[in-house]
Amino acid sequence: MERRRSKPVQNLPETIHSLIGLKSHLTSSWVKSVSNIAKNVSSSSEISSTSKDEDDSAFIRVQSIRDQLSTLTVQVNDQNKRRRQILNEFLDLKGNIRVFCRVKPLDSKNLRAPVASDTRNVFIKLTESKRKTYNFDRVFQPDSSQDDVFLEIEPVIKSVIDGYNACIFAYGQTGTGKTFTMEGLPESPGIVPRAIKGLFKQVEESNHKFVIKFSMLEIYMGNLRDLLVSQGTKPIGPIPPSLLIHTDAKGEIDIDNLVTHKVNDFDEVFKLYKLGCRNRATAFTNSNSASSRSHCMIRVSITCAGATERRRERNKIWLVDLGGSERVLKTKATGRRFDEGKAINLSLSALGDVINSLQRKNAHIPYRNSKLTQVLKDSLGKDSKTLMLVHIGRKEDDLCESICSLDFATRAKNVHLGQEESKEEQEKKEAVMMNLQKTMETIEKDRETTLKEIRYLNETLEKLSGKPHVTEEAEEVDLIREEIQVTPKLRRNKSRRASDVFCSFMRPTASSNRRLSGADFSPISSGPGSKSRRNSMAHVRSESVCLPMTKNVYDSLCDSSERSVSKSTCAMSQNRTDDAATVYSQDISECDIKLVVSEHKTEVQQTGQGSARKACSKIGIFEKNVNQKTEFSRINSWLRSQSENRICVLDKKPRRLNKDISLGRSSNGNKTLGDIEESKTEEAGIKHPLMLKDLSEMEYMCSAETEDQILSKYPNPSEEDNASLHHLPSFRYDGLSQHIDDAWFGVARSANREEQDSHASGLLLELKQPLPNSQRGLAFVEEVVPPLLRPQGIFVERGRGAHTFMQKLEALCYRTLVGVGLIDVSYGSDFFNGLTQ
Ligand SMILES: Nc1ncnc2c1ncn2[C@@H]1O[C@H](COP(=O)(O)OP(=O)(O)OP(=O)(O)O)[C@@H](O)[C@H]1O
Repeated sequence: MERRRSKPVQNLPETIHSLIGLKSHLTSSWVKSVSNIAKNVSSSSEISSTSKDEDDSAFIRVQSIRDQLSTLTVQVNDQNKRRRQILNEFLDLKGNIRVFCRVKPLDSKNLRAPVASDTRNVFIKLTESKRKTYNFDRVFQPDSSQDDVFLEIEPVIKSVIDGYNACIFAYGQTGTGKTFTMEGLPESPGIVPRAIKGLFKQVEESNHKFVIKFSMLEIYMGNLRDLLVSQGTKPIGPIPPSLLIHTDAKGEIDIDNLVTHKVNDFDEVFKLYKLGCRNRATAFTNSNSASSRSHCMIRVSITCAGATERRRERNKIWLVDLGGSERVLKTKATGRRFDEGKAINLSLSALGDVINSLQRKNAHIPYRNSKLTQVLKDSLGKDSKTLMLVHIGRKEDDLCESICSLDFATRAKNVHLGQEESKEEQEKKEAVMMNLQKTMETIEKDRETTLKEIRYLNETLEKLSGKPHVTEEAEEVDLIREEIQVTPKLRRNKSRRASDVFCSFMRPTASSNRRLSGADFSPISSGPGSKSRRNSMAHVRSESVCLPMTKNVYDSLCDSSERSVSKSTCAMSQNRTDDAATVYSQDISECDIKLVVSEHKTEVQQTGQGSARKACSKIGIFEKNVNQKTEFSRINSWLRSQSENRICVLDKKPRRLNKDISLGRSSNGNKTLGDIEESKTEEAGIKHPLMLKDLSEMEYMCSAETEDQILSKYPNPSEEDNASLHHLPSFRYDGLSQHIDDAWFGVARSANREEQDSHASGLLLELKQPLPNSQRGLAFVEEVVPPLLRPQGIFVERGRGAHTFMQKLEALCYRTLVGVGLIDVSYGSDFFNGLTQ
């Protein structure tokens, strides 16, 4: 349009000038040309003025839409504010801590039911003549649907969008339907899915931008566990027993290192929720075949910048499925079940105390009495909205538990009981609430219309100007979005999802995950992933390469000492420490056999301490002259193809090897795997024929100190460690690990020689399946473990006296075989062939 208008006008003087230059040749054609030009000029100025008008009107329209949008935004913000105020008034009248009761339907209609209810009361028939009545904000009778329940919850969800903290929890005896209410079934979803869907719906409808984040944890036996991180993927350094709770400067409660995922829609939350549920502790009890043995807590955090009508910029809602309260005497629980029940009851009692103190407006609220109340501190009472759903059964058998639960709930709404309102007062209050509700409905309708208008204007504006109307507030939210770093754990969890379907001993360890992801040799990762907890604990990790190998090659290696091979252990077991069967599908520690390719014996020796240093020096023998570079990437791919065939089983207790042995230089900050990797481009596969000198040196080193002497210098673990070590059922072989779990570096020195030997037993390699106990020592000797690292097997099978002799004999045999060229221990041997092909 611009070109059409300006071109003829620009050419006009030029054209006239040229025509004037031709005045000597004035002809009729000249006149014609001039008149044509004049015509052109007039028509182009017409076009120009029309398009200018069009432009101007479009500009004015855009401007007016923008003005309208600004006015509507102010209007909708005002409506939001009014809605928030009215909703808050409404909830205040209802009570910021409200207690509902849900009565579970009877399994069979023939059963006698001493429990009856109406919409506000629960009646308990104690004897033929004695009844007790409990009064609640609302009672959901046995035939109440999930919809009925959610209808009462919805205002709380709205107030969460308004910036209030909230907490909804399900309380009650085991098997009374807490999980049913919170989670529901696919055909009748419970509070959690509905609340989250509701939140996203509200967010969609809002004129503001929200950032929603999801976390899930459980409080099991007083410990906070992150449910979005399977324990198996956690760093296998010193795992903190419980996540730590802290209060920030604003008095808000946060949990250190709790995984928090930004979620964009319900599907994302659902996936995370399922993942969390898989990691939850449940068990068979007398009352419920899949009883929750912990408090399961979901936190949905909401951030919305620039929404002045909201109570606060960041707020959260906790959705809590409490562990089942039960009389441990009735459940006849023993051992772990008993402890779990005790822990649940203690924290529930602390929760009751806190709610009671809040209701009474006491000066001191005993938050610190349990982890549960510490976590919920800023979401209970006061400015927050709290909903407690007490669950009871109707069975006569459960009467005692039902009364306990009802008493607990009554205590939570103590103030209401203490200041019972008259009927008149109640009616007045209800009338006010009704009015408020009507006003709220009108405001919501107006708000909806305003929002529709805003949406329409935004679309028109986008069509006219090609870009949507961006408010300052939206820009602010975008900044927040950028600020929020989604932890890389989601990716890790996602990548693990397929494997999570396996039982835990079949699942890959952290190290094998890394191997599969091809990140084995990237100790310093760039990008957001590098900030994960795993990386932050690099100082306790072993940077190592595991070289699985056949018996002969391994022995050759050890004896030839031409390659750097060191060994370390760390432990991983399935957490099946329960005397009954708590299905706790989390690995708590890790066991690997590692053969660490490192470069300098001397540095390894420096890292060790005391006896460990001696052990290192022995291992260091093997590390001599390993400056030659190996094709690590080939090792890696070779490992991938091989590792599936090997399972390592730790026989009762792992031998304690100082972590520095395997850490090599990484823990000291000397040489790390990264250094090794740097050198990988250098020549690979150099042949290093075995030197008889080395063999004799090795023999000397091996015989200089007996295994007994070495073992005696390893620190003994605590009794607790011993106990936990006994629980290790099996260990898997991963081929590669970068972690060492300090907890698993213990070997008990029992007074009983036989026990000591078997306890000190090191690592037993099996193919596919664990060997029977009777064969373990044998397998230890025969399969893969070098002489230095397999003492107990020899002790068991051949007796201690024979050990040194056997070692010497083996060394001598190798020396002879190598001398006559029958054994090739160089890179040409089958193992290294596998790597360098
Ligand atoms: N209102 C209800 N309507 C229909 N079925 C119900 C209802 N409440 C509970 N159930 C059923 O009862 C069984 C036990 O319920 P649920 O597992 O929810 O109990 P719970 O209180 O969470 O137990 P626990 O504390 O041991 O985890 C489930 O099969 C559930 O479907």
